[in-house]
Amino acid sequence: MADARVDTRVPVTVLTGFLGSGKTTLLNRILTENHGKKLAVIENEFGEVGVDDALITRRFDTQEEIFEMNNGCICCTVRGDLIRILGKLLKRKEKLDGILIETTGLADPAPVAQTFFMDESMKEFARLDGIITLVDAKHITQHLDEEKPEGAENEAVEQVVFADRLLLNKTDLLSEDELAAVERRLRAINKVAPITRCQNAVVPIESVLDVHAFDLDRILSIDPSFLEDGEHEHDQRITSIGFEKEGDLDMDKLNAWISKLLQQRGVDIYRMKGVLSIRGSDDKYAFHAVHMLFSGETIEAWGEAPRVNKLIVIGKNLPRDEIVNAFNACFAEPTPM
Ligand SMILES: Nc1nc2c(ncn2[C@@H]2O[C@H](COP(=O)(O)OP(=O)(O)OP(=O)(O)O)[C@@H](O)[C@H]2O)c(=O)[nH]1
Repeated sequence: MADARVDTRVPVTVLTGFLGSGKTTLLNRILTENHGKKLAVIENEFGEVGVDDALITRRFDTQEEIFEMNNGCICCTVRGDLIRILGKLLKRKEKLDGILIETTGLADPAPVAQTFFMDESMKEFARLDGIITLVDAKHITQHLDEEKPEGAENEAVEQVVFADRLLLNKTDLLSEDELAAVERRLRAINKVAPITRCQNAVVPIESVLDVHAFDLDRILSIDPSFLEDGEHEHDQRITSIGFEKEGDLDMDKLNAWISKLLQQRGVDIYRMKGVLSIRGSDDKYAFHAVHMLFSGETIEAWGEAPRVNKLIVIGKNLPRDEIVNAFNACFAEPTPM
C-alpha cells in the first residue's frame, strides 16, 4: 500500500447521499470558498433534464473545471464516460490538487469507488481519498426503511454503508432526541465513519477533502466481492419527468399546483428541482422540493439568456401524463395586445 505521506497521486473524493440531502449545497461551498486548491468536478445527475449546472455557483476567478455527465447513472451506464473523463484529467495530473465526483442521489457508491481499483493507469495516477455521504436528517429514516422489489438494492443504505465520513445535514429540521435516534440508526449500519452534524452542509473543507479516509480492507470486510465487476439493480419504479420549455409561468398557478401535488403525492415525490421563468420577474427562480418540504428563491438575472424553464421531478410510480399536463397548465396566458 502506498504511504500517504509520499503519495503524489491525485486524491479523488466521492460525494454521495440520497436525493436532496445537500450534495450540491456542499459542492457550492467548496467551489466558492477560497481554499486555493485546483479541483476538477465531475457532476452526474439523475433525470431527463440537467438542472444542476444552473444551480452550481462558480467563483469568478474559478480554478475549477466542471464536467457534466447526464446521459445515465454514474454507477451503471456511464461508468465508461467516467473512466474517459478521468483518463483525460489524469494526463495533466500535475495541474490538479483533487478530483470531486458528485454522484446522483440514486447512485450506489461502490461501483464508482471500484473504478479506482480496476485499471492500472487509474491506480497509478489517482487514489480514492474518501466517500463522503450527505444525510438528510429529516428523510433518511424513511429511505433506509423503504421496502425494495426483489433484487433491487436500497441506495440510501449502500450510501451509508460505504461512507468514510457521514455528514448529518439539515439538523435544523429535527429535535435533539430525533437527531440522536438518527445517529444511532446510522451507527448501526456503519460502525466506523465519523458522523458530523451540520446545517446547509457547513463543515470545514479540510474535513472532507484530502482526508485519507478510504480503507480498502474495511470495504472488503463488508463486501468481499467489491473488486469483482458484479451487477446491481435499481428500483425500476423510480423515474424522472423532465421539462425544458420556454415561456413564463404564472406564480399563483405554479404555487397552487405544487402545493396540491406535494400534499397528495409528497411521500412518493423524492425530489423536484428547477430553474424557472416567472411572469413579471427579471430573475431566475430556483425551486427545490424534497418530499413535502419546498422552497424557492430568485437567483441571478436572466439577462440575454433565453427564458427556458428547466424542471425535474423524481419519484416513485409517477403519473407522467397528469404531471405533464398540470405543469403545462401553469404557464401564464399571453398578455392581450
Ligand atoms: N432546512 C434545510 N435545508 C437544507 C439544508 N441543506 C440543504 N438544504 C436544502 O435542501 C435542498 C436540496 O439540497 P441540494 O444541495 O440541492 O441537495 P442534493 O443532494 O444536491 O440534491 P440532488 O442533486 O437532487 O440529489 C435545497 O433546497 C437546499 O437549500 C439544511 O441544512 N437545512
